[in-house]
Amino acid sequence: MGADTIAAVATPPGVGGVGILRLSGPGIPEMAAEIIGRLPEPRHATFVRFRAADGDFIDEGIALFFPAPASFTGEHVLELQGHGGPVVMDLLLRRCLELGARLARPGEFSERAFLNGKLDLAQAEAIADLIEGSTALAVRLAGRSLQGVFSLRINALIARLIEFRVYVEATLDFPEEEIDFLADSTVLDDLKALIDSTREILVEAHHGQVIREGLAVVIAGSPNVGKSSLLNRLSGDETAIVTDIPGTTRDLLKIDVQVDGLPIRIVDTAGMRDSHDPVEQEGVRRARDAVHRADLVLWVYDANQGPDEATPASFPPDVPVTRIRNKIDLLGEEPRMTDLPGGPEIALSVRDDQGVDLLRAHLRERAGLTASTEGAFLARRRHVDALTRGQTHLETARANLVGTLGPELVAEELQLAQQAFGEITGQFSSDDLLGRIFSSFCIGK
Ligand SMILES: Nc1nc2c(c(=O)[nH]1)N(C=O)[C@@H](CNc1ccc(C(=O)N[C@@H](CCC(=O)O)C(=O)O)cc1)CN2
Ligand SMILES: Nc1nc2c(ncn2[C@@H]2O[C@H](COP(=O)(O)OP(=O)(O)OP(=O)(O)O)[C@@H](O)[C@H]2O)c(=O)[nH]1
Ligand SMILES: [Mg+2]
Repeated sequence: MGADTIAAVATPPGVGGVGILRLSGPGIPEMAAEIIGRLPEPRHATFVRFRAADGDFIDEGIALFFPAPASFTGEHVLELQGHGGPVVMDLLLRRCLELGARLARPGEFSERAFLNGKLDLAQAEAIADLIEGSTALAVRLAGRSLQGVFSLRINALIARLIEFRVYVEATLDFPEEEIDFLADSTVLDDLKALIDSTREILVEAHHGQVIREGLAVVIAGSPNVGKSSLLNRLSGDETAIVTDIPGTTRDLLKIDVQVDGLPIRIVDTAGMRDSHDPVEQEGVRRARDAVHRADLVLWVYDANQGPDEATPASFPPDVPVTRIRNKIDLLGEEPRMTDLPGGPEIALSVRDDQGVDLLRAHLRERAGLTASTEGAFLARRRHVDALTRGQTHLETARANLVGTLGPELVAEELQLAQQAFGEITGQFSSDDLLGRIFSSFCIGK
């Protein structure tokens, strides 16, 4: 890293008013001397001519030089801002390659910024999320992450964890004081507080992930209860086939909708029942599979028939279930939302569009959107996974602390927890992980 100078067109491909070619690396002063005739004054937009090897005019434009280390990447950065034609940009790029620059890999500018300590990993990811954000809310929260809101929370958590580890490790070094350590109730309190803080960040990170990726909502239930009708109602389109024949839907039907800026991926599934038809059996198998991957299951039942509690009881315990009491028009009931022991229930009529607004509000709430988004940040599944792993290690540490296993195992779990949290900001990261993250960025970023 750092030895070679990389180049890429930073503006999108195609025709535009202005196109920017960006370079980063130590070869910039020599390259600038060749193309522009001199190195522009640092951080001053300078009007210049870009010239070919034989002195021919390629384009005129603005040159911008950021000397190392005060640049985006921490290395020398030079921008050649020319006219945004694909051929012009290509000529400029070729000129740089001719002078020894190398074509940048996707995300390589950001990767260098990370490796030079200009950004941590979560911030670098936030840049990509800012660029690719599909809603105004996602972009706003990506901006918060870019400014370090999420990283600060993680770093504060790690700092507390380190403090706690120092204490635990000290008792390892002075085993004769072990008894005191275990008897010390503030140790347990400290660890519990740490676990609570992790849980809080985890909940917020999960909200951030939902805003980035959308809430995965799976509509499930017995045949003919109105699942496909509900999908059509939420999408405002006749996407799914609706008939009064039970067993109409067999494939999973996935559509993306937005509810007040919240992206939601809705999956309609085959009605769950025992069947001898192999096609229907496969449909039911896929429906169960989808339920396992859901952020929220809408368990639909026919108000006329009452709920069949056995099926939702067989769902994974960590998947939240909201019961939908559909077809209340047949009983003349009013739409309402109730909190039942098994989870919330919404009574509605898809056919008459009564109470569907209650469901929309409920979806927003599940995504954390009714809470103020003040202080919220965007996050990725990777972050949520790391927090969950760290949380598990802290829980195991606590179990060992309460048990009789002694501080060695506690210390080890704490170290693993720290490692998991550190993966978020890139304090601990493998080349493999970095490669995966940065290669998904666009070229020139
Ligand atoms: N023309 C242009 N616009 C752009 C970028 C760019 O590279 N070029 N960016 C590229 O993503 C973004 C801006 N990001 C940047 C981040 C840091 C620095 C920079 O020079 N940092 C120095 C100095 C900081 C300061 O003066 O406060 C540093 O961190 O030391 C520049 C751009 C969006 N707009
Ligand atoms: N009265 C009344 N009928 C409804 C309502 N919602 C759906 N239906 C009817 O119920 C029948 C079944 O609807 P679907 O949406 O196909 O039901 P499903 O749950 O997708 O059925 P499968 O795909 O077979 O599992 C259709 O005749 C719908 O018109 C409602 O709110 N009230
Ligand atoms: Mg259906």
